[in-house]
Amino acid sequence: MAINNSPAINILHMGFRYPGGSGVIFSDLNLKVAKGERFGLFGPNGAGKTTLISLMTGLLAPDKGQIELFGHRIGRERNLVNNLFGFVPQDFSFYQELSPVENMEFFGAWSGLDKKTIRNRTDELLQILGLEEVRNKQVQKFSGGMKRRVNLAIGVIHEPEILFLDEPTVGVDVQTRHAIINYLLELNKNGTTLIYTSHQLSEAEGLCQQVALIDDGKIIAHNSLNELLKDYKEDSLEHLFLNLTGKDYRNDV
Ligand SMILES: Nc1ncnc2c1ncn2[C@@H]1O[C@H](COP(=O)(O)OP(=O)(O)OP(=O)(O)O)[C@@H](O)[C@H]1O
Repeated sequence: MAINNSPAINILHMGFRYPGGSGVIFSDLNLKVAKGERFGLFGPNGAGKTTLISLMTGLLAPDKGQIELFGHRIGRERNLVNNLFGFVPQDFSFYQELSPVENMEFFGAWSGLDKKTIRNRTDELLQILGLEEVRNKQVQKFSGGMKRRVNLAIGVIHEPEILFLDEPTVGVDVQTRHAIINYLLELNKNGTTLIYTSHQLSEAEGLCQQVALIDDGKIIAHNSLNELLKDYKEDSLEHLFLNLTGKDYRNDV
């Protein structure tokens, strides 16, 4: 069994730079996320959030140190780790010319699910995420909010133990935001660990118990949201964010 009592994520002395990139992104990063947490990673543009999620999901490989999911080392134990996590990326990751059902069939099979499980999960998820009526329509004709919900359905089809979400509600209306956040809270109630990043800080306050702020590749604060607000005498995540990361624009390339 791949699940055990190890942390959902354990990053140890991790270093990374993009090949040919202008500088080091991470030099000695350590981070632990417990199983069942709702963890939010926040920081200004270019701070390294997407890069860190790409490292945690094995899309990028660290230059030094290691990253473990439930005690299994990413890279070394790829086959064990692959089905443990789901990923909802910032950019849409489905086939636009296919319908939601066809996309779910494709990604479900890719995760190793049998046809009956794919059918059941598809029915369940399309119903929960309000896509039942359009289940057989081409996704490319969908609105941005509908596409976000398809992106989420695909990321959870295999019922992952841990779900990575890179700005899952960008550009959606209030109804879709509520549907997505409520669904994520429900998933977490049933045991799924959530790793979430967003610039929607008021939304994040309702979702995340644990918060890390990252700037210039360094974790500058990490604790429960309540403790951080108390420690820094701030009344919102947005004020805490400005307090710790300043008010300057970030234009790094
Ligand atoms: N493929 C790449 N090659 C070289 N450098 C990159 C690449 N992708 C990102 N970077 C650089 O790495 C740094 C971190 O970028 P990253 O996208 O991880 O930040 P982010 O916190 O997710 O930002 P945003 O909030 O804008 O999405 C930036 O300086 C960026 O320019």
